[in-house]
Amino acid sequence: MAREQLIAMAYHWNEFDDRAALAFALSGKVAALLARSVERRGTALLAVSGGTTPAKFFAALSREQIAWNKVIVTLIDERFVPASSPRSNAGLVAANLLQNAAAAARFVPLYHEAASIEDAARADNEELKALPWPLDVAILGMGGDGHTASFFPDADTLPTLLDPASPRIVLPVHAVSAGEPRLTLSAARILEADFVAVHIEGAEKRAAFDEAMGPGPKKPIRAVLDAAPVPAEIYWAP
Ligand SMILES: O=C(O)[C@H](O)[C@@H](O)[C@H](O)[C@H](O)COP(=O)(O)O
Repeated sequence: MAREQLIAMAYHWNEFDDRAALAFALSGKVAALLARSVERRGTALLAVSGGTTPAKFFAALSREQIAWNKVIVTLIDERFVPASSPRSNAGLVAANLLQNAAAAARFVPLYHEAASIEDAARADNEELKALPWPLDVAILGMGGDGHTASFFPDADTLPTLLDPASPRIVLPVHAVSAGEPRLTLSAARILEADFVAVHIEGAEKRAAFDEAMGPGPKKPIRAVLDAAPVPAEIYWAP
């Protein structure tokens, strides 16, 4: 199979005229998948990313009429800050997703007050074991450096974070480019998801994605997409 075809197997591209149209489409898709899982197994497990991109999508998803009281929401990753911090992904999710109909969902945060990020990750690992794995839906973002989740190119344990055979649920991350230490789901748990979407917006992110898919050094987003058992769905708007 030609390299282009092999690369093409790694993802499916979904392009929208504008960010509102993307939010409408992605929220409808995610709501349908969550509703299907609730019908099949009585619950649904969703993991979302933070950052600045997801707010419109979160707002649209919060208004979807599904059995949110059967849905568990957690994070793909989190900065080592309390929910009160403006840097907190839990705070972003509380303010934008856990509103309207989605306010009935159960939210499981990643941040724990702990002496170290390693202690917090260990506490997470124990607490999150009780969730109904595997993920039904994983919503990833991507940074301009090609990171996704908290798999930063300069993370000191990047191979461990990306190990598709990892038994870990949550791992600690130290990366200078990340700012504060991070807590992240392992790539292994993300790649088990029934549906993996990468939500990116704007020309710069598209260029960064195309570069990451190119012949250059393999960036974390490429490592994740290449390891995905099912092609990930890329959602992009200008
Ligand atoms: O904690 C985070 O920041 C996210 O989980 C991270 O992986 C994010 O998806 C990218 O950094 C893109 O962030 P923007 O949406 O702000 O560009």
